Amino acid sequence: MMRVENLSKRFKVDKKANVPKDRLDGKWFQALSNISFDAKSGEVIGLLGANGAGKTTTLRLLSGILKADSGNIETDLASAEGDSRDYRRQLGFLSGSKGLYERLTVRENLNFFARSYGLTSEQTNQQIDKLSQQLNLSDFIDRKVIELSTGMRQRAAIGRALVHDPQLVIFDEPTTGLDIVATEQVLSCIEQQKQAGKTVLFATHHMDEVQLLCDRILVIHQGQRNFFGTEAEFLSQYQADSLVAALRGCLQLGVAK
Ligand SMILES: Nc1ncnc2c1ncn2[C@@H]1O[C@H](COP(=O)(O)OP(=O)(O)OP(=O)(O)O)[C@@H](O)[C@H]1O
Repeated sequence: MMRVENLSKRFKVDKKANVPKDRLDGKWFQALSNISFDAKSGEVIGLLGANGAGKTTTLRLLSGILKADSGNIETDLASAEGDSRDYRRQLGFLSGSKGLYERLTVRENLNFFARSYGLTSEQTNQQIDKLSQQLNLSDFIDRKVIELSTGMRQRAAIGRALVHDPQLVIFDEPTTGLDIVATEQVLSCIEQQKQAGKTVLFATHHMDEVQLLCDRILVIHQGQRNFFGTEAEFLSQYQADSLVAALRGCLQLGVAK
């Protein structure tokens, strides 16, 4: 479970930065304003919004990488504000395919991160076997990360994010750079997290992923929450017959020609 209330974040920007003036206060750009939502165990929440809306900033605040200026993040896990080590132990965060040691193999990376989270060698081997199957890592698990393609790296990075079996899974555009087979594997891996009772939050631009996986949708527009609810509520609120149409309505983009 996670409850987020009135999360706000501003960034210091260069005078010449091309940012909307109505969100600028001196040197400060208001990236997020009063974002609130909740997520239950076994629930998948999809974050939608245009480029630069504030999805990554939201996910980075939830992961503890960034600190909010104001607002609360409550979970039934360790506090996001309190002992951050305990919180991180229960969090699996993926942002791009970063966070892997390039000169180690995928297996060595997974092994290293599992052990650093305190898994025993038996638990580590079990987790590596499970993730290798779920994400189809076996063809390249013993190759160095530096030698891998974008899609292989992305799957390895997802493995690294899940290796300690976290309760809260936060993925920023997890299928970026993946081919259709790898995309299906990642989506199925997210589904398995849900089935295992994990709370999953993920940002995406793919409406088919939302339709397939998400219990509720959070739409962020120019740093503000424009919608939070189920797909059916989203379609009904914007009198739309598809998620794309509802999103266009929500983002006030008008009708596609
Ligand atoms: N460290 C930073 N310093 C200054 N501005 C930032 C910083 N990080 C993000 N921003 C700004 O905050 C806004 C929200 O960015 P964010 O990365 O959260 O968007 P997003 O919704 O994830 O976009 P995308 O779909 O392109 O990934 C953008 O205007 C961005 O330029």
